[in-house]
Amino acid sequence: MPLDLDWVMAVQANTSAIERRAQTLPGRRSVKKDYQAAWLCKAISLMDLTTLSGDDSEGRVRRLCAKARQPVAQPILEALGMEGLTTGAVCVYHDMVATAVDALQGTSIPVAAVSTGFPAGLSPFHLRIAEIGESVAAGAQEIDIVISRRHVLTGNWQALYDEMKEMRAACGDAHIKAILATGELGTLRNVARASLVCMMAGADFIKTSTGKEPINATLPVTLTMIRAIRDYQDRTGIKVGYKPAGGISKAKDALVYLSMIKDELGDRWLQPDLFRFGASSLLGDIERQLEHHVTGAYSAQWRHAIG
Ligand SMILES: O=C[C@H](O)COP(=O)(O)O
Repeated sequence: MPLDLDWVMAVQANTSAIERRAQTLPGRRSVKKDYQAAWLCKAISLMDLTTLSGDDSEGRVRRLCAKARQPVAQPILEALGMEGLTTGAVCVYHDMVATAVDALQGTSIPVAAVSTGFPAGLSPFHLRIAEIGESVAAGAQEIDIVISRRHVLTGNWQALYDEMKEMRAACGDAHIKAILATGELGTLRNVARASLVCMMAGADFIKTSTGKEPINATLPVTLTMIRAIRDYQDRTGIKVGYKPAGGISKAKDALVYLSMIKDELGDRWLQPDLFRFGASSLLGDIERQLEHHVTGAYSAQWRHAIG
């Protein structure tokens, strides 16, 4: 849709109310204990399993893809009735896309590539656009772009819209996630406005962070962005996805995020085409929790069986 500056400028964010609400969330009994294992398996299916390090190698990416294909030990999956569970995607730098595509052959797990000069997004614009095309040509089905934060900080919404629109076009059929780097945007009002402008310009997802900022995914930012997504859908009928990324490493945190999504956006957003976790270490903690859940259940049966 065209840039609607009146709508953008009318957007406010009640920071204190958002922060008060966010403080109540971790303490809520988000998910009944009995269902936690099911929700943790849901979290795995919604995860962009990520490695974004300067020392990434083909071997590391192949090991990551093996985990994406088999995120939890087979006996645990069988005990949970979750055979065939995989992650939502694998997320890597451009140079690792071909390796990931090869390692995921025979699965439906897409490869996401961070792009456009990730994480700073300050390389020459024509090269940022070219990088998108290179990653799509290498087999990436999802492109995680970074926006120019200065356009938000200076209120240059037309420039942000134009850049996002051109990146959207360069993706072709690939899905585009707009990384706002919210930790560098100053205020929640800027986060809300940048979210809206990127959605107007065609973003399929809006994503909190690169994971490289000092502050990455937070609950107040999440509330701000998912409410922008809800408002956008209410006014346009268009559903945009949400990806919190950076610093989400504990299973209990994933459950809080999922309950927020359920409360604020509804079950439709609990699907991989509308929600993803961007995470490199979250899977490890979820796997430990699931192993404990299954082992604990067995030991209860064993105790019962032997009287
Ligand atoms: O989605 C991309 C992020 O870099 C993942 O951040 P993390 O390593 O803190 O999980």
